[in-house]
Amino acid sequence: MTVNAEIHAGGNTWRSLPAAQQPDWPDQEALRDVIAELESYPPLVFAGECDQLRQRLGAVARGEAFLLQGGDCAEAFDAVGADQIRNKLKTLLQMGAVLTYAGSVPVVKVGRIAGQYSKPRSKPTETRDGVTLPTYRGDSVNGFAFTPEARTPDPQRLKRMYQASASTLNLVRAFTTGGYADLRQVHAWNQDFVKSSPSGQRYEQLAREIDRALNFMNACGVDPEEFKTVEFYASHEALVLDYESALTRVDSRTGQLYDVSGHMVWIGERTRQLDGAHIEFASKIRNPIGVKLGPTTTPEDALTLIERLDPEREPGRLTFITRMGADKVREKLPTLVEKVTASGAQVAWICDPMHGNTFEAASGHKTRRFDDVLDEVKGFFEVHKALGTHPGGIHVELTGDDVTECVGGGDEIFVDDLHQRYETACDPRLNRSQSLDLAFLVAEMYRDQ
Ligand SMILES: O=C[C@H](O)[C@H](O)COP(=O)(O)O
Ligand SMILES: C=C(OP(=O)(O)O)C(=O)O
Repeated sequence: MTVNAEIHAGGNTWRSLPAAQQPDWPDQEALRDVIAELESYPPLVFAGECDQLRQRLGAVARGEAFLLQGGDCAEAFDAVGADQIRNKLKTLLQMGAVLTYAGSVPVVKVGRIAGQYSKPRSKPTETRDGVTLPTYRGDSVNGFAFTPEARTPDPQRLKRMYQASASTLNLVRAFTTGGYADLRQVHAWNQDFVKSSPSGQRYEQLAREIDRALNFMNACGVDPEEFKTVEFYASHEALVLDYESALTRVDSRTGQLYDVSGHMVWIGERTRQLDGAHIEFASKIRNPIGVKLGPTTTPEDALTLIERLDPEREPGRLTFITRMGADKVREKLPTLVEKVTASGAQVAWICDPMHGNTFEAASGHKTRRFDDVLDEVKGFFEVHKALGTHPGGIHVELTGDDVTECVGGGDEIFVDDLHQRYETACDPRLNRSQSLDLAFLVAEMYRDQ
């Protein structure tokens, strides 16, 4: 990778276009200094890894694999600890094992991790007891505490985002390649609170079956290297464009631009304007790109996005992450899938059953019902079954911790429980046991498909 003027010619074309949801940085000179420093930092990922993920997502688009994308709504700087990272990874590994074994499908594992520090918000300000301050936009921008000091956007935080991403990615790489993710550890991933939950017990049964299969293979003299490590990728929303473009580099192998802040980046529902800066930025980089599609998306929008982001119609380049809401998915999704399929494009279709199903409980907590999450996934599978297309995966907000943020699930969380461990800085996440519940149910849907 090289840093040179060419990068900023190619990677900065977004600057002349309207960019939604950008922080109101009070000190532009400080921002420029930070950008210059970020531009000198080493890449967090290697362009070849992004290419490999694009190939894996190509298999998803062709109907040969399933994408599991999940992690925090918003990562936090003070949660970059071994336990939190391991718990999140453990959850994704357990879900991956369930989907691979019970769904009999190769699973591409991608975390919302090591870069998910920026949040688009519905309102620019928040008012409490007559005091109005800028809204919290993620740790990359401002602090969560409701004080003028914390809420003032500070560009120095972008450097902390880089450092937090680097530490997280380092540990994720160590866990996934250093023995922890070895398939012989399937039981070890279940050794804590989740073990006693209904989904934990179901998982234990599945882990025993995997063990038996491994012992059988071992007895036959087969001990594949592939079982000892896990291919795991990092993704986040490419929201704060000053950060993303400062981490965009020319790949010395190919001369093409890659955003080396993560393997895959996605553009959110609030920033996917066809003539906006985010789509322009994404069109210039070679990473696999996701775009969130909410219920107002028209088939024309989807086709224009394909034209802009995947003009070569390359399977794996573009992933549509649909987030319609359980009540709308059966009505809104079919036309989109139909028209896109008819155009000849081979995108990967992924279901985000979280963002269309948020509501405020009487206690004031933002929450989601597990049953709505499940119903949106069901609707997603029904639509693809009816059209003969491939339900390519799920995109979920989850944590490895025992939180009480979403209601329902086998180890049921009630509305009255929400206050007990409500720890998210933004949107409610599935806890570990709810995540496992979902994986088992999705595996069943996949098998039935
Ligand atoms: O995660 C998604 C968005 O950032 C979030 O839903 C916005 O939440 P808000 O409506 O509280 O701003
Ligand atoms: C903001 C998000 O989602 P959406 O863009 O779909 O609202 C998100 O996934 O964090």
